[in-house]
Amino acid sequence: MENYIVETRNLKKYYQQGTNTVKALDGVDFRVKAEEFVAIIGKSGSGKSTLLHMIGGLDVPTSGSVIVGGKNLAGLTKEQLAIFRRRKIGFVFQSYNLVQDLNVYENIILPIELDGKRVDQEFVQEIMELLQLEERREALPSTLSGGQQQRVAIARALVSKPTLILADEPTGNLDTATGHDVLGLLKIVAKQFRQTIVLITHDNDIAQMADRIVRIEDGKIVKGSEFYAEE
Ligand SMILES: Nc1ncnc2c1ncn2[C@@H]1O[C@H](COP(=O)(O)OP(=O)(O)OP(=O)(O)O)[C@@H](O)[C@H]1O
Repeated sequence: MENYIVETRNLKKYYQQGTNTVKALDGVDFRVKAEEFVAIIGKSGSGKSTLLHMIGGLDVPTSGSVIVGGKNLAGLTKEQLAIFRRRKIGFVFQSYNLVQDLNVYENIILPIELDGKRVDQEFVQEIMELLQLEERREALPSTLSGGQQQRVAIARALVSKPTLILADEPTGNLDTATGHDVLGLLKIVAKQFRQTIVLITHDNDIAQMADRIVRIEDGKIVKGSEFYAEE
């Protein structure tokens, strides 16, 4: 049987808005193989962020299951879920969410320090070099360009050596050329460390950088899910 790093089964997420039920996800069977780079595309409000949040254990489904790295997230307590997120998932969002009074290096190692773990200096060095941040090691976020700030956010997401990187519009605040550069670097780093990427984008060119594109419409996958249908 194929080993999937992510597997959702008949995943549903409904939101109640007054008397209206919003079906943000309406029966999603989504599978991602280890080391794959999958782009999720679709119109605003189609359910992309909701799907990513379910996979990352940031929110709970109405029904159906989410299995990440062989673990059914429904079986985890709140504390176990927090540890799962911290150790297994690297989140990258559109906003960089850097701590303004910490420098580049300090921002990158922050998750390790918060987890009370020893910093693998050699690994941090390697990530910083790959993401071309070495020269800005001591710089504060406010002195960096958008692309540099997002590269710091990516380095921070990678520092705990997550198996899965979940990125929600990571290039949304960047100009096209910078967005491509940043994504190109993310792709190289993920290959190097054998990580899996699930990325949401509105940008078709960015989506083309992925191994596979999945389109979501009205809470359902309409293209891409058939990819593994025969397995
Ligand atoms: N907390 C919530 N409460 C109520 N409705 C919500 C909530 N979160 C999302 N929704 C609704 O669920 C649907 C899917 O939202 P979602 O954010 O997943 O879409 P999206 O494809 O990521 O959109 P965008 O590209 O604009 O970020 C939308 O109709 C949205 O209004």
